[in-house]
Amino acid sequence: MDDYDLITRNAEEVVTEEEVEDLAADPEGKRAYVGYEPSGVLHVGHLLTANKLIDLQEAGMDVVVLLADVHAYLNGKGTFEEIRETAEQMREQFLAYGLDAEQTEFVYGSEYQLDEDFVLDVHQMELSTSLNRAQRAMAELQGGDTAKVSHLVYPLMQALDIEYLDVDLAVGGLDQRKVHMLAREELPDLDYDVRPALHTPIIADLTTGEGKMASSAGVTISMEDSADELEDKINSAYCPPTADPEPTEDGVERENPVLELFQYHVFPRFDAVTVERPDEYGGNVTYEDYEELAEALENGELHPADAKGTLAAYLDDLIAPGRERLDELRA
Ligand SMILES: N[C@@H](Cc1ccc(O)cc1)C(=O)O
Repeated sequence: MDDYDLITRNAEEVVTEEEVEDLAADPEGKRAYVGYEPSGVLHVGHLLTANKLIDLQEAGMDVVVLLADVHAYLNGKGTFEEIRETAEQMREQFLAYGLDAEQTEFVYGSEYQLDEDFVLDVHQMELSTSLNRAQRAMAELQGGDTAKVSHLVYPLMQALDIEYLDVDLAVGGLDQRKVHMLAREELPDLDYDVRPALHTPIIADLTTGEGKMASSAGVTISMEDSADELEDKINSAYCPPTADPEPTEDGVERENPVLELFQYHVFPRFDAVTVERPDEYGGNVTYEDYEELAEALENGELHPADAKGTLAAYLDDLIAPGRERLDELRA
């Protein structure tokens, strides 16, 4: 795989391809970042962007993880002290999950976002950004309650992070795209450069295949799950024998979340996936890549129940080090 393919694999959107091609021509030492509102325990959404960061490290890039304590505060996630405590736990889980300690810089937002130059830049951006524009940028990130003034400041600060962290690439889930678009529009007004962005997909709801797997509602997978819990959750997942399920009767799009988890979580981290089956059910079988596995499910060679059992076991492998670290921290 060449560097461009590695940098962009599994990305749902690349903004712009040309800019990322330039970056991929010489990725060594270039900086990429993801920001996270500290929330204690990592879940599947964090791990998906972390997988992308691991790809970028493999391509030679340096990675900045922003522990966005001020953003979490603006989004009503608790007192500043509470937020900072959960941020420390997150750092530990990311390292246990497989981010390279040498190539990862963890930065708290509060280390620079309260400095005069940053605050004045925020205010300058407030002057040039309409209320409507800021609100649209925030719409997908905020819980749906009435927007507060803090929710309008939030995306402006996120846009400025790209400049202040001096990164060459912004990474986030697809829900960050509006903020990244705002950054592309607004940063030049402050004489700052536009930087490219990569957006990872959002996994569908585990039990229905509809909408998004959310950390707040429905079933999610997190660093806290025991092997048994993982097995239960995956066993009850929606998994028709196709990568492209029919929409519901009401016309709601559906995905196959079991296949999505194989594609975005398992295959990026393992060279191959082995399904263990008794001989009477066809014996063990190894898939070298996601497409091979998806095809086997589609044509009936792989039963959804076997796919699920295998998925749960691989996810458990991925989660176990972070789960142990959490246990140690809490002991
Ligand atoms: N908006 C991100 C968090 C974030 C904050 C600041 C940033 O610079 C980047 C990301 C989220 O929804 O979790």
